[in-house]
Amino acid sequence: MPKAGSAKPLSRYPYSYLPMTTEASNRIWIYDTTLRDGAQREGISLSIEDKLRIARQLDALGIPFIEGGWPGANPKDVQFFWKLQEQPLAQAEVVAFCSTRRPHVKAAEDSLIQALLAAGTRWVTIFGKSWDLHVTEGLKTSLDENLAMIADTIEYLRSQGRRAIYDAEHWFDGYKQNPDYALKTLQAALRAGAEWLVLCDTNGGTLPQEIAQIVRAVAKALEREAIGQSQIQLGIHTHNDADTAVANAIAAVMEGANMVQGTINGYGERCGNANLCSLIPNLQLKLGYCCIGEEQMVNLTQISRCVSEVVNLAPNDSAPFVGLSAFAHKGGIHVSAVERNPLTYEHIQPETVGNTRRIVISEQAGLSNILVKARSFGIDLDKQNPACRQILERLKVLENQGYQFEGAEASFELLMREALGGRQQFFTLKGFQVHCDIVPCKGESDSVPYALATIKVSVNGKDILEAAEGNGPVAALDAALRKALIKFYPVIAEFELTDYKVRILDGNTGTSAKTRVLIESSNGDQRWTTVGVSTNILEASYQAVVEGLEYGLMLHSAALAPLNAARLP
Ligand SMILES: CC(=O)SCCNC(=O)CCNC(=O)[C@H](O)C(C)(C)COP(=O)(O)OP(=O)(O)OC[C@H]1O[C@@H](n2cnc3c(N)ncnc32)[C@H](O)[C@@H]1OP(=O)(O)O
Ligand SMILES: CC(=O)C(=O)O
Repeated sequence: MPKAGSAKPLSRYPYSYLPMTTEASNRIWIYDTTLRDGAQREGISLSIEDKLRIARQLDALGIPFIEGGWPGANPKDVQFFWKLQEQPLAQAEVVAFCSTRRPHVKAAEDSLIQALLAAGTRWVTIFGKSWDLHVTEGLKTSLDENLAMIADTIEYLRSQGRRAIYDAEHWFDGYKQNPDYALKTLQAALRAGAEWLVLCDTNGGTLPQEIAQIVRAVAKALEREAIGQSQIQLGIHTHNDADTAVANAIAAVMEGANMVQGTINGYGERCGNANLCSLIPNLQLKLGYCCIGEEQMVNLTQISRCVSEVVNLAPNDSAPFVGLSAFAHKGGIHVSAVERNPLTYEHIQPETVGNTRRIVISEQAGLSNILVKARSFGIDLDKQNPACRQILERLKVLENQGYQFEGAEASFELLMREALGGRQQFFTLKGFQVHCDIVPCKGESDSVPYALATIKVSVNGKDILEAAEGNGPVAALDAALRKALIKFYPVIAEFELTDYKVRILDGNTGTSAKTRVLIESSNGDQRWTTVGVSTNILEASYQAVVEGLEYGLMLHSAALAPLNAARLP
């Protein structure tokens, strides 16, 4: 077992990462269980193709053990292992998972154990009961029979040429209730030939100091077993019910555990498992353990997002290390300091894990936010330019009225260009009307919404009047405006309204409440978001639709060519 971590030097973080050493004693074996425990999260259902895609991503990340599923539990998990036999992974060991044999059944005759063998993996993980309560209440068997189930299962799998990892389910709760019995279960697994004893906080309620204390006690208690054995290897498997899964896993590693089980993005049953996207960089960058190749760490953010795409769950923007907001700076004080030295408000360099720094625009902004945004829009602006403060003040006034530019950067860019005199006027609104009807469907309880919009705009001094229908007022208005403009700007045909979000801002004022509309548009290559606010939802939608079209036209024309504010009036 690696030495307990109390001797680790204090990290000089954030000034330098603790150097990662690749000595064997510093190696942490990462064991990913996204495809098994991760798939136990409510809302996740993976096809075989999904599982294969995730497995290949994990393989590319350099994860050494990938738990692929429980063969025999469902047909998909069986086929997944067979598919991988046809096209093996590049470096990872794929592991098949199963329980111990059932009570009073020979391991060789247990159908689940047979399915486990049929998966054809070199490594298998067996979970067994550590807590006496689970033996008597869950398995409804005797404490001795449970010890025999653990030992027989592992011995049988070893006899079939498999290498075994033993997951001690409910280890921490079991140890607290009956340490002597709990230790006997580990001894049974070890003597039967398990190469790793993984201590599981199955119910996820243990806190870090208890984890540390118990892992230390286990290591000491098993010292005697080590005589004649090369090394006893402990692992840790934590759940996040107390929101301490990552801290608990780190505590166990600091006490000498050298295998960490977890999942990408922390997916897992109930509140999830230890999040490998946090654990890996914490262990490697801050504590100097070696988990994956240094060159692979930069893929972490992309893999986190790819996995969330495959499992069809929105990525968690505030996820540490890999979330969209993990290095997003909003407060003016933060942005000003980060611009001078990123160490002031960043615990690691975002690029180390493949993430990026972002500067957010809002009423919490200062001049520094404006300057950084201007730079990202290709506008050369400096703090001395009076327009800079005017833009900031206008931003704060509009946000106070209900606008939100954080999620509508295209509208903010238009605002900035207008303040600098560089906003192109593509058309002028002369007026619009929208007429809505609800048409009952003959013989059916449903009715069909219908809307007709008429709009008058002026383009290059020429008035255009157009009308269009839609299944709602915003769709009709958008269609009428496009119809009026398309002769002048044919590129509009490529623009699409891809998302429409409405938020009532002061709900307690009833129907006179203000409405904020965010519209996402696309030209097939790029996406941009614009905002409108009004007490009239149509007016708010119109503002957002118009700015969406205007921004698209600006992208298309040369209007976005670098703008030098110094040369503007
Ligand atoms: C902590 C964990 O995450 S462990 C993994 C949990 N994951 C899953 O359960 C997902 C996959 N599970 C399944 O598909 C099914 O539950 C199966 C195929 C495993 C079993 O299905 P069934 O035979 O219908 O049993 P059921 O699910 O109702 O109950 C579980 C059985 O496993 C037994 N069992 C539980 N743990 C163990 C163990 N470590 N060793 C042996 N048997 C066990 C239970 O006592 C119960 O036995 P019983 O049917 O004789 O009462
Ligand atoms: C084995 C496992 O998944 C657990 O105990 O949580």
